[in-house]
Amino acid sequence: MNNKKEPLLINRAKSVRYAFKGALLLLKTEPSIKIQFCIAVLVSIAGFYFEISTTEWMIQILAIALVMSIEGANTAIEEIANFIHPEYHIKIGKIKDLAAGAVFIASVFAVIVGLIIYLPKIF
Ligand SMILES: Nc1ncnc2c1ncn2[C@@H]1O[C@H](COP(=O)(O)OP(=O)(O)OP(=O)(O)O)[C@@H](O)[C@H]1O
Repeated sequence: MNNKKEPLLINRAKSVRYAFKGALLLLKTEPSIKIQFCIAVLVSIAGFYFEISTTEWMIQILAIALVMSIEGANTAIEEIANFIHPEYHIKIGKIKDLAAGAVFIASVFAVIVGLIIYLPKIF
């Protein structure tokens, strides 16, 4: 909870700690994030192997961050949906589909980025 009496720096440091805890929780408990993390490691190994440029590294890191952060938001939306309405409801289905759609869009474009970087280096 936001404590207004706390000094700003302490308050911000606590927020970073909670956010770090959330990121660790995602990595420890979410199968999708675990898979994405493994893909990120493999693609990073490929980056070193093919000696991709600084610009390619930046775009690759951005693509990885985009997919994993949207997956985190998707997980949070699923948690809220399950908490507020654990039973079947057409609206909950739509909310979850929309959140999953956001991950799908980011993933498709991340794959395109990967193809643009690596296809010319492989063939
Ligand atoms: N309570 C519900 N009411 C209606 N439809 C639901 C409900 N729960 C899930 N669904 C449908 O099932 C799909 C999968 O939902 P679920 O909560 O299992 O997510 P998931 O895809 O398994 O999660 P993850 O992305 O973490 O693998 C949703 O996109 C939605 O279409």
